[in-house]
Amino acid sequence: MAGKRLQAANAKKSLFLSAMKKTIAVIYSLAVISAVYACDDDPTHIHRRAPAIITPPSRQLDWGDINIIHTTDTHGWLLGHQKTSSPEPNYSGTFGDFSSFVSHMKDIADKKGVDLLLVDSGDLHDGTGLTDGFPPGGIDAHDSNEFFAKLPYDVLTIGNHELYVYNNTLDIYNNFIPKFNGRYLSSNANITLPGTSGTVPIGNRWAKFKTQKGRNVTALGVLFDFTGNDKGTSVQKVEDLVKEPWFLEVIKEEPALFLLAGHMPVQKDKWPVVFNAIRAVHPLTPIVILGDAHSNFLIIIHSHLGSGHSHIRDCTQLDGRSMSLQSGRYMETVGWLSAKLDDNKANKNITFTRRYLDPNRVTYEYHTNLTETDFDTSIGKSITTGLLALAKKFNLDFIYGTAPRDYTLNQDPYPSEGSALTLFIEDAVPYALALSNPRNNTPNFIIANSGSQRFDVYSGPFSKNDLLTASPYADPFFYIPSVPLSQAKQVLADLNKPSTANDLSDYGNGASPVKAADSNDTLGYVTHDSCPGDGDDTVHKALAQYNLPHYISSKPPNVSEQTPIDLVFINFIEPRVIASLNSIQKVKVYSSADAHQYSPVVLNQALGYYAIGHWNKD
Ligand SMILES: O=c1ccn([C@@H]2O[C@H](COP(=O)(O)O)[C@@H](O)[C@H]2O)c(=O)[nH]1
Repeated sequence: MAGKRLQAANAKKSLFLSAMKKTIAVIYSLAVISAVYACDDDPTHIHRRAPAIITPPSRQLDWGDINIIHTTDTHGWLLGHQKTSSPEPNYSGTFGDFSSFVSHMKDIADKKGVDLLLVDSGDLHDGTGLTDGFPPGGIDAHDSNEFFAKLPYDVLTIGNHELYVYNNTLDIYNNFIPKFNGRYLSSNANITLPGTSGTVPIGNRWAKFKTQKGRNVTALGVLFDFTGNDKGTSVQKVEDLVKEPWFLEVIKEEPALFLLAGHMPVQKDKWPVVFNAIRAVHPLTPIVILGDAHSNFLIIIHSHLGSGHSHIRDCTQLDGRSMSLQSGRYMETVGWLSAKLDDNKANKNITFTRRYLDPNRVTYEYHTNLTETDFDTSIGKSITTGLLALAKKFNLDFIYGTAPRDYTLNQDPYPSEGSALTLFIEDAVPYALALSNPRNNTPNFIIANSGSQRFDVYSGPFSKNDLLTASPYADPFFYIPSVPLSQAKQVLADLNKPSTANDLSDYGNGASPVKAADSNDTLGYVTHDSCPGDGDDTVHKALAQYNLPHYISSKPPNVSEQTPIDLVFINFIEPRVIASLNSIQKVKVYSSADAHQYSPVVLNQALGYYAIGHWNKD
């Protein structure tokens, strides 16, 4: 299915771009739309627009014997969040700034005589123009990964977004993983290499290494039971992984620390399976788990392709000698974990701390005790200028129109005028799919998975980067003709039905509680996790959060319930749509053969066409 998607997307991408170029009259410069930009005449000179109000951290970090800086779900946000609407400036640090921060923190660790490790839990693909804005024939995240690889990561692991498209997996196998000298871990994810029939681990199954201070670490990289992976890749179930003879052999020897990096939420998932397997052999050895925050939906998704957008800050402890941390998403959080180790002789609690840092220069300078004049390292600056050059090469400042207001995924209810999902499915998609479409005379009902949209749209110039940030997937639209409108509507209802006891969506209950906070606080994350004390590094007032349905639809056409219409959907959700159609009626057994391509327009073009048509007026 991914092959079908990729082919359709590539064939139409150049057509789309040339149409765009003819239509757009006004091109803004990066300086107009971005808080960080390079000089036109000197691309190595970084400019920053007057900084927005950024609240500094509330207190110093607690250091231990072993300390960890953690990133996860970066999804291409390597130039940080550059919009000025609150809370975006909280996350405005670039990956170059982050690199300078890491380098200074390593110096501090050296001076303190302690260890500092840098760990990433995966999902580097899909999410901004830097990953998805590549020209036809390119590979998602190939160029942005070059910058990621400039940081001194001690351990990295694979995410599900590295497995949706085989060519992306092959690219990281060939070009990214070799840069990490055996520290990119995929304990339960394999690839079949071209021209071969067997499978091999994508990265290393495990790593055993000594820290700067001579501590032995055994590291694993575990992916949740993901089943949406492309052909040519495979994921072993976590329960089976821990029975593998190699796994049992690797965990036999006792290290100073087990470091379990993984793309799996720290709560309500399979970490206890791995944890218990290790505890059965080593009842007292410290175990650190560094996870990512997929919602329950995503675990269900692969039978129920709903929204997976719940990458949040979280922490739990499976026992007193272990801590599990998940450090948000989209470079909105840098995680910090520290542990004061003991001799592992008695079952006493280890002193762990965790902190969720807002990744911006104020935070970075605060914790390194540096200022604007001495913070930047030369490698940090070169990463930022390199990323800006990549943005320019990918033409990410290309403007489709001017968005009249903010549209958010979670801060406005769905449906509503301010909902990014409403904008997408009720306005943008119907408009874009109707462009020169021979099916225009037949009414349609369009269904999409809400997880297909990944970020807010902010008022002001709407650039190619903004388009790909909101809607990165190049999935085509398919349709099944002659479905009675009543059945099409039932399909939507059926898809949104809670599918298992784990499905905790309470969509329809309105906004989840917003914690009352000091009215002087800036907006941002307000975290409630299961670890002791307060985790947020900077105090904020919480943003409103509305629950979303898994699936969303266009407005039904104004025809009778029995009128045959075109049931249009994103190809990515075809198996679910067909299964649902077959469950709600018995007249016909539908199969993939009944679904046809509806339009040359693909998912990540819809908002662009809409902006040209509606937001490009004087
Ligand atoms: O081609 C695709 C691939 C994925 N999706 C949706 O994206 C999210 C992924 O969630 P994460 O938590 O970021 O892993 C999920 O909802 C998929 O359904 C897609 O729509 N199209």
